[in-house]
Amino acid sequence: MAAAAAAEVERPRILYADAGPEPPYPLRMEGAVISGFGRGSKELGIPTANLPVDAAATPWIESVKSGVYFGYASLALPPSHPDRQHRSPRSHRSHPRAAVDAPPAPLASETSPSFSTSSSTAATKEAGAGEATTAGTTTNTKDGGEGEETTKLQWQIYPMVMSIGYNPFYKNAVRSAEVHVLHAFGADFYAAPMRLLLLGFVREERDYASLDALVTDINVDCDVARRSLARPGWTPREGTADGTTGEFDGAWLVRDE
Ligand SMILES: Cc1cc2nc3c(=O)[nH]c(=O)nc-3n(C[C@H](O)[C@H](O)[C@H](O)COP(=O)(O)O)c2cc1C
Ligand SMILES: Nc1ncnc2c1ncn2[C@@H]1O[C@H](COP(=O)(O)OP(=O)(O)O)[C@@H](O)[C@H]1O
Repeated sequence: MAAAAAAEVERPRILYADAGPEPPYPLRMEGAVISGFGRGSKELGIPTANLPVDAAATPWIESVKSGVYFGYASLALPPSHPDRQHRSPRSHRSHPRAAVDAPPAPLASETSPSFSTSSSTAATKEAGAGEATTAGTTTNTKDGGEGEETTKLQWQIYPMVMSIGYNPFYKNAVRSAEVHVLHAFGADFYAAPMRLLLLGFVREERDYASLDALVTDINVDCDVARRSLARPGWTPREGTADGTTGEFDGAWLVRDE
């Protein structure tokens, strides 16, 4: 067991060339966050936000191999969420490149009129009466001053690592897509609209002799994702929630719609 654990932590920590993602990546997926299997992964320090595995919405998911992937998650958190960033709508027109000391990320979306996507509709349905009309949206005037009010999604980009598959350790009968966002959130975000850009494959899913071995391997996956995504060619121009910007085109993550 000790030898197996040591072998796991010796895995390469940076994957792919520095230049950026290579075909067939990026792969896109979006939807509203749903509940998983309720195994208490939070207690393990590895909560995973699930999206439905739906071939109609995500045609590539049926043929993609099961395993661990890394990339970015974009979340439209409700205004009440503690990690929702609040900024002036006028303050985020430019996207400085590779500015290590840049201020927190710009607002991603300014003009989306409402929950118009299927994922947003699902989010609204799941959010319950109190949250339904506000989850992931904010109200602002069009020019940041007085005038007509609009409701919009505000997207925040985070690095992520995810599993697509049957979780052989648990022998699931159903294929799941589970995202561990590389950020310490102050609250859950069930029902929030989430977009995923998968940028690379990390490893195949495995069975393990113990829960500890599974957790050790997932922590290595997190390290691999963090380090691989930290390069400028892998960091979105649009900026991550911690304010880092790079050269990768992440426009889809924050587009209006
Ligand atoms: C990055 C990552 C890698 C994972 N790798 C495996 C794996 O190799 N084998 C496995 O059985 N489950 C793997 N899982 C899935 C976990 O077992 C799963 O998150 C756990 O069953 C909790 O599920 P729940 O949050 O839906 O309850 C992985 C999860 C993540 C986030
Ligand atoms: N860093 C994070 N990454 C993913 N989900 C998180 C994170 N922090 C909090 N969460 C919340 O935790 C939920 C998942 O919790 P978890 O214990 O894995 O239960 P389940 O998989 O049964 O829904 C997510 O849907 C999300 O709302």
